[in-house]
Amino acid sequence: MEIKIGKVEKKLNEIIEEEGAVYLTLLDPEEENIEEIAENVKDYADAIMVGGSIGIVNLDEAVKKIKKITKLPIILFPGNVDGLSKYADAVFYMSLMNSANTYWAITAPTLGAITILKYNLEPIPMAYLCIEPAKKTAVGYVGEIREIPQNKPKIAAMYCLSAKFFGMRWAYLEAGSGAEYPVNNETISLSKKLSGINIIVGGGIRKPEIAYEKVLAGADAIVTGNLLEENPNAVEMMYDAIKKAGREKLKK
Ligand SMILES: CC(C)=CCC/C(C)=C/CC/C(C)=C/CC/C(C)=C/COP(=O)(O)OP(=O)(O)O
Ligand SMILES: O=P(O)(O)OC[C@@H](O)CO
Ligand SMILES: [Mg+2]
Repeated sequence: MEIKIGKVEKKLNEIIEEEGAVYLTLLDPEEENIEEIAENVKDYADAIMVGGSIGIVNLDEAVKKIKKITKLPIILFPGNVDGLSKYADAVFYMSLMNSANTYWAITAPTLGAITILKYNLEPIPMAYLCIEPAKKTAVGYVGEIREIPQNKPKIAAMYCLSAKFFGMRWAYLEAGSGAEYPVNNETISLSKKLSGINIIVGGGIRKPEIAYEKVLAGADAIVTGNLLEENPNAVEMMYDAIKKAGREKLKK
């Protein structure tokens, strides 16, 4: 069977090729003012991720609300098998490769596979790697992680290479939502260099200059979540920094 890359992933790849980096904004389906946040990000994000680690209810409603506001692709970012909605466009089909529990590494995605097929969601194959300080965040607790240390960039990079050998086209270096500090530049650049797959970086990115240096280090995508809940106006500055770094990276 031929493996086809779907519409959403193709679009992200085109943006990476033309602009050097994509900006993904994460919306928590539990957020009360989800419409307001969607309204704020719609002119800047390249796609909207929807997901949460704990307590997913009314996911369908949340996705429908966002769909009414924008035509941007909605990519599900499931914290478990209940993180799927037929109203979204795509799903990060993810394995938490550095979980100590096989449930998060393979069972949860396997249990979700048939639903993804039935809902006609585009699966985007992704390694989800939880890096220090993710242990102190919700995903670290729920996902029972064996935390990847930041002072050993080679470990994260090896996971990215492994992901590539497994056929995954994306790896997400996650410091955890609300992380005290983001994934360091060395980890990002070595992961990109060794694997060559698309590298997403998120968790604890609150300043445009930080997003800028992560893109120059090798990130193909930057995710912000909490920032948009705390400071909706930050999205424009984030966008500018990510795209500026993207253009500079393309010139190199
Ligand atoms: C592919 C399918 C169907 C399932 C995969 C399920 C896996 C592997 C989940 C990994 C473990 C996990 C709990 C991931 C959560 C990722 C996520 C949606 C994070 C969003 O951030 P929150 O942790 O909710 O942030 P806040 O604490 O800021 O709300
Ligand atoms: O909320 P923040 O810290 O931006 O993190 C976003 C994302 O990496 C969480 O999965
Ligand atoms: Mg959440």
